[in-house]
Parts: sequence; C-alpha cells; structure tokens
Amino acid sequence: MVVVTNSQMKQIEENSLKYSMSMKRLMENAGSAAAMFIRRTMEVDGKFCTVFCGRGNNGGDGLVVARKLYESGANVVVVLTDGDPATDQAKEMMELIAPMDVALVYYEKEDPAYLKERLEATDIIVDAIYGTGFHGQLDEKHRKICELINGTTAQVIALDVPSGVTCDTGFADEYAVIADMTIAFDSYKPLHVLPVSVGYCGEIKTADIGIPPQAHEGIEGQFILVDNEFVFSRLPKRRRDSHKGSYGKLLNIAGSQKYMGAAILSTMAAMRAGAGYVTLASTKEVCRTALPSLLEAVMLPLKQGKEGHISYESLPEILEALENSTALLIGNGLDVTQDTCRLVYEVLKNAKCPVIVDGDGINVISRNIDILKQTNCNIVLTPHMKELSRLTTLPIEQLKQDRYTIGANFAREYGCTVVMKDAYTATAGADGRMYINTTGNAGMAKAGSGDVLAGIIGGLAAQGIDLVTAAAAGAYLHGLAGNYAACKYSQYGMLPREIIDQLPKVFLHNDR
Ligand SMILES: NC(=O)C1=CN([C@@H]2O[C@H](COP(=O)(O)OP(=O)(O)OC[C@H]3O[C@@H](n4cnc5c(N)ncnc54)[C@H](OP(=O)(O)O)[C@@H]3O)[C@@H](O)[C@H]2O)[C@H](O)CC1
Ligand SMILES: [K+]
Repeated sequence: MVVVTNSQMKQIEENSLKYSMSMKRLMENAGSAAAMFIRRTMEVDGKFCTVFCGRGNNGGDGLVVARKLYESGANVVVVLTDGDPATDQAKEMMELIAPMDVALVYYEKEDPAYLKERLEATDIIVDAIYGTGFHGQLDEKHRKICELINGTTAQVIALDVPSGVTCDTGFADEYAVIADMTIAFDSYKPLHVLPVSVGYCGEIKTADIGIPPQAHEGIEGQFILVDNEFVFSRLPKRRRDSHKGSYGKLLNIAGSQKYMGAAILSTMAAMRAGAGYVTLASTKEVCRTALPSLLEAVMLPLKQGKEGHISYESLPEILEALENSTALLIGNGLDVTQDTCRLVYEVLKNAKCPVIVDGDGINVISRNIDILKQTNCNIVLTPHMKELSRLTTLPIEQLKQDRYTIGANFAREYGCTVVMKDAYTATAGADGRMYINTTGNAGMAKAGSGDVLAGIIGGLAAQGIDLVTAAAAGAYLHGLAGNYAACKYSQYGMLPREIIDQLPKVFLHNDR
C-alpha cells in the first residue's frame, strides 16, 4: 500500500498542475467524491447535515460537500469555525454556495444553544475543519467544537483527516474528532495507517480526485504496513536438499551473573526462528546454567570479570568465533561495566557480518554514539523508548510526538536500522522508510520480551535475510506469537518464554 506524507502529497498536487489540472478543479473533485461516498453509505435526501469548515483548503472541500449534499436534498448548515475562507479556491467555493438555501453561520457569532439543538437534530456531520495542514494542538475554541461533534449520535464523516490529528505522525490532540468514516483524498497518508491514529478514522475510503497517474511518478512510499504478505513473501521456504550450514551461524554475546535469563531467552528465540547454528558466548557460569535449557546451542564459555560479566580478556576468543558467523547478536543481559563497554566497542569495530545490538549493548553505544560511524557492518539497534531517548538524547515526550521523523533521521545519520520498540513497534530503515508493526498485545509488556525479539531478528539475519526485513519481520512474528501466547495463557499470565513456544505455530500457519 502506498502511503504518502504531507509534503509528498503537496508535490503530487503540484505535479498535477503540470497536466492541466487546477487547484479549484481538485477541490471540486475532492468535495464531489466525498459527497458521493456519503450518498452511497447513507440516505441524504431530507436529512439534517452540519458541515464544519475551517479556513484552509480542507474547509474549501467542506463547502463543496455542503453544496453537493444540498443538491441531493439535504437540509444543510455550514458552520465556519475560523471565519471566512482564507485560500483562493476556498473563497471561490464560498461564492458558489452563497446563493443557495444553505445556512452559513460563524461559530463565534452563533448562539451556543442553537448550535447544540441543531447538532442534536443532525444526522450527518462533515468534519472539514483541518486536513493535512494541521499541526500542534487544537486551540480551546476548536477543542469545544470537536467535543460537540464527538458528543453527538450523528454519523461523522472526516474529509481527508479527522480534525486534530497530525498527518505525518498520527499524533492526535486529546479532543480530536473521532470519525465514523474518513475519506482520504487521492492517497493514504501516514495517519491512515499509523496505529496511534487509525482509531480516529473509522472506516477509511480513498477518493480519486482526478490527479493524473503521472503526477505520482517518482514519489516513493515511506511508510510500509507490515502484514502477513510482507513477511511471508520474504521468508523463503526451507529447501528439501538443505543442511544446517544453509541456515547460518549466529553468535550471541549475552548474559552476566545478574541477567542469565536474557542469554537463554535470546538464544532460544534465535533457534526457534530457524537459524542453523546458534552459539552462546557468555561467562562460564551462565553457559553452565543455561545448558539444560539450550541443548541445541553451541556454548562458548568465557572468563568472568569481577562484577559477574564477560571479561574483556575474552576478546580474542570472541573475535575468533565472529570470523565464521553469519550474524552477531550482542547486548542481551551483558550489564554495563568498563569491561563490557570496551568489549562491545572492539567487537563492533571488528564485525563484518550483520549485527543486532540490544539491551545493554544499546546502553553502551549511547555513551559513545560515534562508534556507529566506525564500523564496517550493517547494524540493527532495538531500543525501547527509554533507550531511544538515551541514543538520541531527546526526552521521551518529544519522541512520543514524533518518533517516526526522529527515528528515520537517526537511522539515516548513522546508517543503521532502528527497531523502535513500543506498543506499536516501528522499524526505521537507513533509507528513511518506516515499517509499521501492528501485531502484539499488552501481555508482552514484561521483562524478557525484548530478549525474545532480539533473538528472533538475530536468527533471521543469520539465515541471510536482509537486515531491514529481518527486523520488520521479526517484530511482526514476535507480536503474532505473543498474540497466540495471550490466547493460551492470558495477557496477565503469559510469559516471554511462551512467545518463543508459540513461534512454531506462526510458521506452521504460514506453511514454513
Ligand atoms: N492535496 C491535494 O491534492 C488536495 C488537498 N485538498 C485539501 O486541502 C487540505 C489541506 O489544506 P491546507 O490549506 O494546506 O490545510 P488545512 O485546511 O488542513 O488547514 C490549514 C489551516 O489551519 C491552520 N492550522 C493548522 N494547525 C493549526 C492549529 N493547531 N491551530 C490553529 N490553526 C491551525 C493553518 O495555519 P498555519 O499557521 O499552519 O498557516 C492553516 O491556516 C487537504 O487535507 C485536503 O482536504 C484539496 O482541496 C484537494 C486537493
Ligand atoms: K477534516
């Protein structure tokens, strides 16, 4: 599905002007298409419609819808929420509607009691206050208006964007319009697919507004919704004539006296994700303890430092093992000590295979971010919000509002893939693309889930699956297996290890 950003949409609109299209025509087409969708979905003749129009082009589209619904027999009132239209084409639409028997009221000048009464009698509300031009938060006046809209029983149809939702981030003001239907003009925009905003849209329809196909040339979608088709079209079936060497060797440098479970979970998950060999490189104590749970893994027992972590003296053994590995996973439960910092830096500088850095590996990198520029390998980082905040040195509040832009910029600047773990994990590729994951549930919000995800990504990468795909597909598989685990053990009761147990079911259901 092609999803275009606000600026890409503007570019498409500009391109279309080169093919003898005009802004006025586009607005007329947008409003007409929206009115047609409304007519197709509900009875309009004789119904009460209230159209809320802002001062921008979204409001102009609303004026066209108002005219078309009036022509279809509706009793129409237009409420101008911000005074007269401000753009040329919206002004023209105002002139066209003026002679009609459509009441035009200015929100500020109207008696609130009349408006309340009118809304109680309204069957259809058209939200044309803000479209793609909205940014920031709703002001007090518009919050009141949106509250009125959301408080009615009328069908609410949003034009392009439910007002109060920001196009590219999906960030919604707490009073944003909650629509029953959103009519996206020409293309899906990020807010129509982003998990944070999709709930505000209701049913989403795309309307052809007459933009010629050539106007889309050269516009590449930046947001990709990861679904079953995306994942399983990229995970090959295993060949009957293959052997364990065909599925790669993952070196997993993980664990410490404090965090033994992280080493076990990540190793187990990598094996369940199909890797041919998985080697756990950890302290002797961790390896000995982990062995009964990891019968199929290869153990690389290393010297233990004073604080119970892998000693820096183990570096030569690790580098030797790295030589014949097809992927490296580093960081799960490593602990942050002087030794592990030096170890992570040296290993990253020497690695040539794809590398997945999780947990304490990320914390170590955050202390010396430039290390990412001194490597000769492809890297995936898998930070949760707090770790992303450390990596970018930005507050979590800011990340929550715009993690897509921030994550994409970070990925581009450091040439790596960033899996931003959250209720809805998003993976930023170094090429600026964003892969949105929708699987998963709140039962996965438990210590150890991240180790499982890192292991899955590592297991896929070891098999030669390109890193961005391994990361995006890994997040999807992890979430889906988590959903199966929640069905079996409940969100309260499920454990991260059960996500690993459910992974085979995900593969089985998809003939892998
Ligand atoms: N893309 C196309 O081909 C077509 C798009 N159409 C429609 O146009 C809108 C986009 O229209 P635009 O005029 O760019 O923007 P809006 O109508 O969404 O709103 C712009 C005005 O709102 C102000 N604004 C923004 N945020 C706030 C806020 N938080 N508080 C108060 N006011 C706000 C904004 O002010 P600025 O300060 O940013 O200048 C604008 O005045 C698109 O969604 C489609 O519906 C066409 O009609 C068809 C072709
Ligand atoms: K709108």
